[in-house]
Order: sequence, then structure tokens, then C-alpha cells
Amino acid sequence: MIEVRGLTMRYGRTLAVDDLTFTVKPGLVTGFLGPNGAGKSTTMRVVLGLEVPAAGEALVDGRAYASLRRPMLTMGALLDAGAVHGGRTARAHLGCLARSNGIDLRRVAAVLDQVGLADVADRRIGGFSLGMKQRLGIAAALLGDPAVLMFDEPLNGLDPEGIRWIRELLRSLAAEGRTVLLSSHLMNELAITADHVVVIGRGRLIADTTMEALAARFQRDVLVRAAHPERLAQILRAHGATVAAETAATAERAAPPPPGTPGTPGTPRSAPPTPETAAGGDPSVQGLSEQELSAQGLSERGLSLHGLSVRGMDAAGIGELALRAGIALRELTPRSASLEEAFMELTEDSVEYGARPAAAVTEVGR
Ligand SMILES: Nc1ncnc2c1ncn2[C@@H]1O[C@H](COP(=O)(O)OP(=O)(O)OP(=O)(O)O)[C@@H](O)[C@H]1O
Repeated sequence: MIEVRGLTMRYGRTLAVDDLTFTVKPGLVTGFLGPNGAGKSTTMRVVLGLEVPAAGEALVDGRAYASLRRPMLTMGALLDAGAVHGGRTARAHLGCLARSNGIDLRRVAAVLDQVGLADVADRRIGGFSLGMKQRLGIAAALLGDPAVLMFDEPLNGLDPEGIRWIRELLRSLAAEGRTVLLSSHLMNELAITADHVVVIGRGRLIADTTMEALAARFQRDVLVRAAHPERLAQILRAHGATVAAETAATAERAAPPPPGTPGTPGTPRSAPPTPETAAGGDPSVQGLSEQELSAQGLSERGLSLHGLSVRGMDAAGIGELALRAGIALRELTPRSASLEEAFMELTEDSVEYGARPAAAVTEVGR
């Protein structure tokens, strides 16, 4: 477990960490998020005893890291993969670390194997790529078989295969009951990898929550396609939900970004097209502007194709009401903001979200 309590850290006039408190629990992968300069690396350096805070404390399994006699057995950390002696081989580097921490030298071969560097163990680190150096840094962190692991931006420099590898490694380490903290700028990767997230901005805590709760907090709506949408809309409204027609505009906003665009959604945003929509849909609805749609009123058939955007009720509740009414559902998709969007919203200085486009929905069922 890592406990950060009332931590404050200054560099001259810069308040890098401001009365920060959070706990990183065992058995979970915890993501540490924050914009540039938020104080993530500073917090990690204080945890490692590399900086002395102005106030507060950071404890690893109840002890200050600096007070541990053989610290690598308690916590393994990777802060800067480049900070290694380039003239040494990977095996010699890990051997030095093992000897200075009283770690059995057989662990060196074991961790080299674990991170996929066994074949290059006797090459000089100076010739390693950034990705290989990241793997070596992870091997060093694992050397003492510690119960607590902390990585600063471990995904930097890794190719997609490397990112998948580290994601699986972190998940397996947490599944073994270890405490795993990683900072990252790659929100999408954190969304897939982390169970819990600590978000900071300007050195202060912004959110300390499960990834699931974060997704629920930023849940936009549930997309519903049903056989009798008008009737279902009325029932849902009668039970307190807000129901709007899904238009081409809302569907486009909710669609996943094109490949390569940062910000993969946390939950699926749109279902595969039905044979009808794939074939071009109802010409009386498709291609019309929102104003035209609301002026004309949406046809039952148009609504069943494009669907309903439902807020204020979860998918299970909607499904239950539809079942009771005997209305067949063709689609029921909860749609969340991507973690990227959630992160931007959380860390934005102003609560006002001025840049967000006006809602392109039309009320239904009244
Ligand atoms: N050694 C230092 N001397 C002076 N200021 C520093 C030092 N280290 C960090 N800072 C300042 O402290 C603040 C927090 O920096 P820190 O590196 O901890 O943020 P971060 O969240 O890790 O950022 P990034 O994601 O860009 O690495 C920043 O304003 C930074 O400029």
C-alpha cells in the first residue's frame, strides 16, 4: 500500500504538490493522471524519498521508503528509464542492483526473462532502444519481488505490442495482490489497464475513484432502438427519464473517433448497423437537419431506425420497462464520454464547458 498524506512540496515559489492525500491499495492497478506539471513525478519522487516535502508524508507499507534497509524488497519503481549506465550490460546492471540490495543473483535471469530481454542480456545498455530501456527499468523494479510497484510513464517509447505486454504484466501483478501505481498521459491505455484512478491538477487532488465510477459519472446517455419507440419514450418519461430522438447529428457526435485519433470511448458508442440502416435507412428521416426533423416530427419508423437517446435511467431499468410493456428492443447501448474527454473536463479550470457544441436532440414522447 502507498499512503500519501497532506503532502506539500515546493520548488522555490512553485507549489508543485499542494496538500495531497490519497491511498493506493493492493490488488488493483491505480492510474495516476494529471496534465503536464500537475505534480505526478514530484509526488513519486517524494514517495521514493528523493525529495523532502515541506509538509505531510508518503508511506510505503506503513514506512518511509528512506527508512527501509533493503528498499527494493518492499517497493520497485521506475522513474526515468534513461537514467542507467550505458556502458554496462543489462545483466551487469541488474547484478549490481541485486548485490547492493542483498537479492539472490538468480533473480537477475528470472526478471530478464520476465521482461523479454533474456536474448540481449549481455549487450551494453547504451545500444538499447527506449522501449528496451523501459523493459530494463521494469526488470529492475521487479528484481526484489516487491509487493508495491510504482512506474512513472512506463508506456513511453513502447510500441503497440510493448504496450499490450506491459498492460498484461501490470494486471497480472495486481492479480497477485500487489499494489501497482502508474502515471500516464495515455488516457485510453489507463482506461483499459487501471481499475482505479487518482487525478491531480496543479498539485491538488481532483478525483480518487474507480474507473467504473468515472465512466458512470461521465455517462452521457443510453441509445435505445425499439420496435415501438414513441410508446417506449412515453413509458420512460413517465418513469422520470429524459428522452430525445437520436438524430444524425447526435449519432455522429457519439460515434467512435477514426483510427489513430486519441480518445477511444470507455464504452461502445454505436452498434453495428442494422440491415435497414446499412442499406441507407428511411429516406424520410436520413439526411434531414435537426430543425427539419423537429419541424416535421419523427415518424415511428424513423425513430426505430435512429433510436432514442435516454438520460436519467440506466440500461437495466430501460430494459426492464420495455420488457414489462412487451416492446422488443433492437439495441441498448450505454454511452460514456471517453476518459480523455472526462479527464479534460475534470482538469479544466472553469466549470463552464463553453466549447461544447449545443445539444442536437429533439424531445420525444410529450
Ligand atoms: N527540480 C525542480 N525544480 C523546480 N521546479 C520543479 C522541479 N521539478 C518539478 N518542478 C515543477 O513542479 C511542478 C510539478 O512538476 P512535475 O514534474 O511533478 O509534474 P508532472 O505531473 O510529473 O508533469 P509531467 O506530466 O509533465 O511530467 C511543475 O510546475 C514543475 O515545473
